[in-house]
Parts: sequence; C-alpha cells; structure tokens
Amino acid sequence: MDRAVHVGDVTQVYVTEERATLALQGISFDIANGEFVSLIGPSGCGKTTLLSIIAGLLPPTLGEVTVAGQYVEGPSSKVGYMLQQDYLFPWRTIEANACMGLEIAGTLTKEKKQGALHLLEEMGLLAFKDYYPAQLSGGMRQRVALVRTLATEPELLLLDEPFSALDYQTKLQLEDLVVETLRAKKKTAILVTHDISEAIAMSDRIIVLAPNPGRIRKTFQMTEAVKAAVPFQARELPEFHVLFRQIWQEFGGVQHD
Ligand SMILES: Nc1ncnc2c1ncn2[C@@H]1O[C@H](COP(=O)(O)OP(=O)(O)OP(=O)(O)O)[C@@H](O)[C@H]1O
Repeated sequence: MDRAVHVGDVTQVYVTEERATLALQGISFDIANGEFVSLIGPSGCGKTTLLSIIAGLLPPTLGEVTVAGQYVEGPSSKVGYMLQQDYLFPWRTIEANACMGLEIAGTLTKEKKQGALHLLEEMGLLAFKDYYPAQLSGGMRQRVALVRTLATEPELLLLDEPFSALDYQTKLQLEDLVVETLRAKKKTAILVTHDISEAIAMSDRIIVLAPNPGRIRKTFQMTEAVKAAVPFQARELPEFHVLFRQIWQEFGGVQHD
C-alpha cells in the first residue's frame, strides 16, 4: 500500500472550565510512503495538536487517523518523535542514549545495538559513543536524538521544530543531514516548523494551517527540482523564492513589488 498516513476529518475540541476551543476542524489529508510533509501556520493553529493526534498521544474528538494502514489508538513503535529539545539523559553515554528508544520498547537485541552504532557512524558520532551529552554541542546532541529515533525503525517520523533551538549554521547542516538520511531510508516524515524557508527546503509538500478554528488554509506542492535538491541547494533555486512569496502571502505577509 502506498499510503503511509491518513488523516480523516479530524476535529479537536479542548474543553476547560472557562471555554471550549475548536483547535482543529475537519482536517483531512493523506501522505504517501516516503513523502516529507511540513505543517506550517501561525501560533495556535493546531500544529502540535495535530502531531499529538497522529502520534497517538491524544485521541481526536472526531475523525480518524491511520498510520501504515492501522488505526491510531495510542502511542506505537511505528511512529518516532523528534522534538526541539533532545531529552538525552545526562548520566548515560551517547551509545546508551542512542539505544534508549530500543530499551524502552523492549526490543534491544545485539543486532539492533549494532544498528544504532551504525547510525552513530553515519551521523559522524561513532568516535563520541563513550562521551556524555554535556561534552557534545547542541547540533551533535540533536544528531544523537535522531539516531535514538531512527534506531527503533519507525515507519513515520514526526519532527516537532527539531532545529529551532540551534544556531543558524548548525540548523542548515542538520537539515541536509536529516533529509539525506530520511531519503536514503525511504522514511515518511511530518515536520512542524515556524520557518517557511526550512519547510520549502526540506519538504515535498507543505500544508498551511489557519487558526480559530484550526483548519487547512492551502496546500503547496514543491517543484521536482526543489524536491530533488538537498535543503541547502534548494534555497538557491529560482522557484524557491516564488514558493516563499506565495506561502508568505498566505500568512498575510507584506508584498514588495
Ligand atoms: N491542553 C489544552 N487545553 C486547552 N486548550 C489547548 C490545549 N492545547 C492547545 N490548546 C489550544 O488549542 C489551540 C491550538 O494549539 P496548538 O498548541 O496545537 O497550536 P500550535 O499551532 O502548535 O501553536 P504554537 O505554534 O504556538 O506551538 C490554541 O488555541 C491553544 O490555546
């Protein structure tokens, strides 16, 4: 089956003593296997809520989600999460942190551990396997977090602003590394970001959400050239700037022409 994710008419209402908030209303989209989709939109449009529903951390008020053909009814090893903070354990070595997801899932075998070490090597971190997180830079720690996520071999990766705490240069390097790694492994991914450039450079498709109530405002398909390039090169393509301008307008951005 070619469909990795199906989001069907998802609505989310948060009810507190003061008010009921319609955080998402009638959200529907599908994601193909190996596709990289970004969710962008202003603060409060429901990006994190939608990611939590897809991850199985929050049951939707209405609607359904499937991942790899199965209904999402709770957290599953099919889905890996990478967040803004790396959440590495400071008292564990890099190798032990890289194996943490496997340990939690109860699937840490000798073979899987080899797989985690191989991923550390791919990320240029093998020489640091006996180090502790405090001895590594922020970018290196995020690479360990990526290894920890990939080591469990999830079918879908959810990336919730994973680069927003990093300096600009490290962020650009990591964008390339993540895209190259996910493409090589044919992984499906959903990225939540506030950064329009990052979304264009990394994605095959961008879904722009609007707030109050959270809904899909518009979907943008990236061009074949943007999709084929690594993020750093994508930023240099002429159509990158056209896409940026179109998406910026959806945010109500100012036009300069
Ligand atoms: N646990 C909650 N209880 C009540 N309301 C909530 C809760 N979580 C989110 N909301 C509300 O739902 C709406 C969507 O929130 P959400 O955090 O999903 O948006 P977001 O697009 O991820 O925002 P940001 O970009 O600021 O992280 C907002 O109006 C928010 O105040």
